[in-house]
Amino acid sequence: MNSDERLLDYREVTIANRMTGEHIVHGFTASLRRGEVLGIVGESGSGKSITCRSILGILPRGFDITEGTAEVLGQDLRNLSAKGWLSIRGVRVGAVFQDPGSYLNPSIRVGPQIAEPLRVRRGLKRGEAKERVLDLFASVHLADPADLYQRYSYELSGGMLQRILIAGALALEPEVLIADEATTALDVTVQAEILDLLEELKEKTGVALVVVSHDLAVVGRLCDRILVMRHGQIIDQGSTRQVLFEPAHEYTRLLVSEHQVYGLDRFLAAERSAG
Ligand SMILES: Nc1ncnc2c1ncn2[C@@H]1O[C@H](COP(=O)(O)OP(=O)(O)OP(=O)(O)O)[C@@H](O)[C@H]1O
Repeated sequence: MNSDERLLDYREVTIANRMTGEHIVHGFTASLRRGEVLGIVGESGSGKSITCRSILGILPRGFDITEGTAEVLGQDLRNLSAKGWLSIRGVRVGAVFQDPGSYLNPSIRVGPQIAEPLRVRRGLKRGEAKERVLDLFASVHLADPADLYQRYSYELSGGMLQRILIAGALALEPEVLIADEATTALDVTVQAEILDLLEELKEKTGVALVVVSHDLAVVGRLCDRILVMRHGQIIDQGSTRQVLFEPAHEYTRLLVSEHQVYGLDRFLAAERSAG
């Protein structure tokens, strides 16, 4: 694959609730190239998560892409078979969400849960999968991977759980990682650590990121480009610098000024002094 190739390519996409006829997302045009970090920001209900869910083929019941073209890794999502989705979701496109604890089964130790896809999808033997998980835990800077492997999710902090889920999302070496409000439930220090981790993993593995947040400071910290969504549409977009420091749209200016009240600068000191 060449570096110019679009990993995601959405053109004029409408996502509708077929039961009500409501257009949840409309006219959505965006792409993601190898190594890129794309931010999607907007208030609650603006359509960020539904857009991400369409990329993963996990739209709510009755929701569908009804207009436009939507391609992921060269595959047309509107005509993708169940088998096609199995080769993309969780394999070539990974994801982490808010509330990491809810994605792990509390009655099974965390290590084997992360090892399972390596056994099922990659055919690794139990011992090999465990070794790989211990390496993955180390790569997301979890101390004492062997001890952690045996723990249950309820014994661990939110930050540790999110590191574990990031390790799990990267286990099959996806080309794209979607982080949908992945730091929202964490306190600000842990948020910053997870953002640093995502940046480091991007540099190390080359994974392209889609970072979704209602928080401009989070997307500003990580992203090359930002899309601003409102009422299901992209209303503003540009480089991170443009969107944060020279916002074109009145609504973006409002978002920036609101965020300044509670600390747009908290992850951005370096960015601003560099400018
Ligand atoms: N499971 C669902 N069933 C019905 N409607 C839904 C469902 N999920 C989302 N919606 C609708 O889609 C719209 C967009 O929701 P979406 O979750 O994409 O917003 P968002 O920008 O990610 O906001 P938030 O940050 O609150 O998740 C919502 O206003 C809601 O009306």
